[in-house]
Amino acid sequence: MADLVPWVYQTALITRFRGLRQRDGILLRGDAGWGEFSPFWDYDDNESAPWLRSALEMAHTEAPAPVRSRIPVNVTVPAVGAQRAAQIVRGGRGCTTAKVKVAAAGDTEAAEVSRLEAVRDALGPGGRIRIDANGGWSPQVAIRRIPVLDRAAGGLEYVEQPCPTVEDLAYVRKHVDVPIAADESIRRAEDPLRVVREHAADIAVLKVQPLGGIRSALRIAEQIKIPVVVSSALESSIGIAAGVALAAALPELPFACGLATTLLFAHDPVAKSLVPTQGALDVAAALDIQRGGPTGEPAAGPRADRWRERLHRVGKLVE
Ligand SMILES: O=C(O)CCC(=O)C1=CC=C[C@@H](O)[C@@H]1C(=O)O
Ligand SMILES: [Mg+2]
Repeated sequence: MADLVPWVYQTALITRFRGLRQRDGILLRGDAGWGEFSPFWDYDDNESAPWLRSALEMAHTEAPAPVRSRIPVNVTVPAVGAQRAAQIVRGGRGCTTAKVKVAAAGDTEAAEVSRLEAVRDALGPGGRIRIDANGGWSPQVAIRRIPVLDRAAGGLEYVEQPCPTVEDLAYVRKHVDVPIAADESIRRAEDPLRVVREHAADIAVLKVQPLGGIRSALRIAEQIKIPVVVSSALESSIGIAAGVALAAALPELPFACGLATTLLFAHDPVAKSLVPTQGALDVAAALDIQRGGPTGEPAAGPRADRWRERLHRVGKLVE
């Protein structure tokens, strides 16, 4: 760890997301470029260890050889009002897929319906819409709500993590026609392959940091035997570059990835932010950003101290 150059960033989010108004993390420079270590603050040190392994892999190892040069991505729509949702989709830089958050604290069925109607309106009939409930529904609510939202959206591509447990996902999957994607049941699980054994998901959402890096995520993708969607953990362009490198190395990539989230950052700590053009991210641009690192001034003060202390503690767990 001593050979790494740590650089703390901190930014406001342009829209509240996952209950957060700001995002922060620590960037680490090694001999192969920069890695990002940014577990959310509700992750304890043990759960943060794979995030650090991922950052160290990026800092020390060249990314695997890409098999594609562009990664189609979705625009991410937080749990906002209908007008704002439409505005976000229209500002989505050519993304023809939208991922819409539902089941947020205080969200109602009526609010979700009007959010989805607005997203369909802004996206047009050819666009794809997926929703993410972050485990916010009981199986009973999910089974009632999903067909309603499917109609409001004019067809859903899939619903991500409707309920918290693998058992509930399997149960809901038997009772609705919309495909089920697993996210938390993979990234926060002891055994990420359990969702497949329990027939609980049609699609696997893979995030590089929580899964311990690109190579570890590639191994899971190979073993999981269902289609994979690479998604962000709400990182700066440096962390997103790792997601792009994973998506670029996967043998199959049938869906748009959830990697357009730098659009939610008020300030991305790099010279040129990794944002979609014509609905896709450029793999070569991502790797340039990962090698180039941050610009401007690193964050200082108590928040930066907390990051350095966290890095030190978690570092002891991954040595
Ligand atoms: O997938 C996307 O479009 C963006 C990433 C995204 O939604 C998430 C990033 C980070 C934390 C999560 O709460 C959230 C998700 O659940 O997928
Ligand atoms: Mg999710």
